Amino acid sequence: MEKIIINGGQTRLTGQVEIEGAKNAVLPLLAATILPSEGETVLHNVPILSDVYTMNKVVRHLNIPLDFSENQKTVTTQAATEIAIEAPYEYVSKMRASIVVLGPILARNGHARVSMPGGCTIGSRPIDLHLRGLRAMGAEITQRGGFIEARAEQLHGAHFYMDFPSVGATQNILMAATLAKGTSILENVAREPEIVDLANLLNKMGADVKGAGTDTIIVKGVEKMHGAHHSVVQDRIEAGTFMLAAAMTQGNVLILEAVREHNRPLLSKLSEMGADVIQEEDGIRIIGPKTLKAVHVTTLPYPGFPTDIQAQMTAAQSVAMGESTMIETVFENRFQHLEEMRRMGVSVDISRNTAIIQGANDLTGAEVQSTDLRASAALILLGMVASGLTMVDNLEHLDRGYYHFHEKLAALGADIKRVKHEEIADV
Ligand SMILES: CC(=O)N[C@H]1[C@@H](OP(=O)(O)OP(=O)(O)OC[C@H]2O[C@@H](n3ccc(=O)[nH]c3=O)[C@H](O)[C@@H]2O)O[C@H](CO)[C@@H](O)[C@@H]1O
Ligand SMILES: C=C(OP(=O)(O)O)C(=O)O
Repeated sequence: MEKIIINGGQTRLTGQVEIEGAKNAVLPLLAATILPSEGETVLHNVPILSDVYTMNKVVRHLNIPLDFSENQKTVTTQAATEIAIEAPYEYVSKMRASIVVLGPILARNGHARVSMPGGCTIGSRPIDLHLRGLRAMGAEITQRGGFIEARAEQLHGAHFYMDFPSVGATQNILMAATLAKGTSILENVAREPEIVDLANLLNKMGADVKGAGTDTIIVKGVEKMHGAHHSVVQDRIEAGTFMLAAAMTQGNVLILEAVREHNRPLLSKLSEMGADVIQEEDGIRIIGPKTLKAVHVTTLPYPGFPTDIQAQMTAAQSVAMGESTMIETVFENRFQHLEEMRRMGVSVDISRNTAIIQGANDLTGAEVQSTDLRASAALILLGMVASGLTMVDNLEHLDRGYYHFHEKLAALGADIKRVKHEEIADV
């Protein structure tokens, strides 16, 4: 067991930082490797994250040979003629995103058995939209013994309107539609860059997908798909986390190859808070002001403000002068980090999905627990500004989505280290 220890209060981040491939893109891309019936698929720019190892296990469990070269940051899979039908509880319970194998297994095999993912700390996270989309394509779905069992001799194209633009449901239904007979028209779908990345890989594999990135995707089913090469899109959430870190610490950091289009709402809020946002040839530079200004933020599906940057933004709001608000509209239980931040002196009133934060400049370090992935990053950001020592526990959450987070912050000038619990007395 390890903790991250930050000696905060004086941190001023400077330099440049490289961003990994996106966790939320690579997981569905790995699920897409189930679809080809011939050839090799090579994914480049794969982030080294615990979630990637879990998804690799799911893919291997389906009898698809998979090699992860951490040095090269590539995953290579060989199309299998016969794949297994089951994604077991052991893996799906660890990582909700593994539910996106349901559509591809069903499309390839006509039969899939996937453990139900259950809820998680940020909300209940049902999968009704995934199942409704697959049913619209002719799947018969039953739920028994903690498993979802789906059958369809041959999926057919469907016209499906999604009540809410769910990211995972869009990915599941889109992948199933690639091998369905006929055309599918999917309306009110998610528009995230990770959806576009998935559609790009599917088209390289021989699928016929149009409209990804808009609210309507049209898929003409094809008979079979083949392997392809693809580089994972940059992680806009990791990029956004470093942008906020720079803004909060009066820093001057170049976020290499950051894509303005993918982070428009965050960049707009950073400007409103008084940070300089400068587009340079090789990335986006963020220069933090002496004092951040308070802002009002509401999370929304893309292209709105991402819920995955909500926690990190509340860390910035906690040190911004004046009263800020955060309204979380995507997940019903995503404010647990604020309870931990109170331990560092943050003044916040929470009522249902709204947090009202009074910014302060006298926060102090404390021992805190990360309650989920983005909470862990948010607590570390706040720890760099709060004076004294902050110790962040439960790092398994951080490792799901950030590669070498503390090393990258240390290289930018943060006084931060990761230590084993038994070494803490020596710090
Ligand atoms: C691996 C991955 O890419 N994870 C991201 C993905 O999660 P995920 O794909 O799980 O998120 P969704 O877009 O599906 O969920 C958004 C909202 O829709 C609800 N919902 C979803 C599906 C469904 O069938 N029924 C239903 O009601 C959820 O409970 C939630 O309130 O998008 C989220 C929203 O941007 C991000 O926070 C996650 O980081
Ligand atoms: C909530 C997140 O991920 P997941 O959907 O994998 O839990 C996230 O990336 O912030």
